[in-house]
Amino acid sequence: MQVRTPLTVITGPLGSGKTTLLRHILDSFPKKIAILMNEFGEIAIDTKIIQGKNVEMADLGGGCVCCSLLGEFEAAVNEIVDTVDPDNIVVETTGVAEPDALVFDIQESLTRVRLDGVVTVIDADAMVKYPQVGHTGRMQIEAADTILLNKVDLVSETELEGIEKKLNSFNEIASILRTKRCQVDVDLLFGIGRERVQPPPHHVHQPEFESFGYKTAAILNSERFEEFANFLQTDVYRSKGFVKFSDGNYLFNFVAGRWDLEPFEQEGTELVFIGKKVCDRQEQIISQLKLCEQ
Ligand SMILES: Nc1nc2c(ncn2[C@@H]2O[C@H](COP(=O)(O)OP(=O)(O)OP(=O)(O)O)[C@@H](O)[C@H]2O)c(=O)[nH]1
Repeated sequence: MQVRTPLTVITGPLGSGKTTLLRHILDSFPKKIAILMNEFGEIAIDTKIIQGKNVEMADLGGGCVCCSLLGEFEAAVNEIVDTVDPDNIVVETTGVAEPDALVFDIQESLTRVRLDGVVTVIDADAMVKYPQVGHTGRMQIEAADTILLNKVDLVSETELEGIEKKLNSFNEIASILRTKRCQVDVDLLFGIGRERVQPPPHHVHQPEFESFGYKTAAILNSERFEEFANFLQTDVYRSKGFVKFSDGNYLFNFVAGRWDLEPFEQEGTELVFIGKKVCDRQEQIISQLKLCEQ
C-alpha cells in the first residue's frame, strides 16, 4: 500500500505571521519538509524569504489557490512527492485565501497526500484594531485544527482573553496557542491526523484586496524611506519586500500601521503593496517612493 505524505496547511489573515511560522518550522523541525507557497501580488516576496533555507519549494505564483489554482496545486503536490519524497508537505496560502475549497480538494482529489492539519495564524494586534471578523477571516478560523494566537506581545491580557472568546465562538474544537513571533513547539503542529470531513464549498470568494508592486535598481535613502513608511497608513493594509540602503539590504514588513526592517541578504528593492483600494493610490505611493531614491 502506498503511504500518503502528511500535508499541513498554514492559513491566516494578511501579515498575521505565516512566513514567520514557516521560518521557525524550517529552523526547528528535524524532518524533510517540502513547501508550497501561494502569494498574493505579482512579486513573490515570501518565496525569496524562504529560499536558501535548504528546503525544496514550489511557488504557485500570483493568484488564489482557493479559486483558480487548484489544478496547479495538485500538479505541484504530485511533483513534490515524486521528486523529493518529503516526510511532510507544508502549504502556505495567501492571507486572502479561504481554505475550505483547498481542504475539500485535498480530501477528495489528492491521492498521494493526506491532510494532517490546518494551522491558522491570527494577528492579535489586528484583532484589537479591527475587531470585526470578515468572511475570509471567519473561514480561516473555522477551518483550523490549531490556532496560533500570535503577536501576544502587542496586546494586553484582557484583550487576549476577549480574542480567545471570539475565536472559540467560531471554532470550539481548535486548540489555541498563544505565541510571540510564532515561537511554538513545532511537534504540536504536526501529527494531528485530522479526521473532520470537509463538506463541498459554496465558493463565492471575492477577494476585496488589491495589490501592486514596485521595483527599482536605485539605492534608497533610509531616513526618507522611514518617513515614507510612516506616511503609508491610509489605504495600505500590508506591504512587504526588500529595500536596498547604502548600508545594506533589508526585509521591510508593514502590517496594519506597524512596520519593521530586518537586515536581509537579498539584493535590490522590490516591494508589494496590498489594501482594499490600494490601486487608487498607486501613482501617489510610487511618486513618494521615487523621492526616497538617492
Ligand atoms: N511584534 C510582533 N511582530 C510579529 C510577530 N510575529 C510576526 N511579526 C511581524 O509581523 C510581520 C508580518 O509577518 P509575516 O510572517 O510576514 O506575515 P504573513 O502572514 O506571512 O504575511 P502575508 O504572507 O503577507 O499574509 C513581520 O514584520 C513580522 O516580523 C509577533 O509575535 N510580534
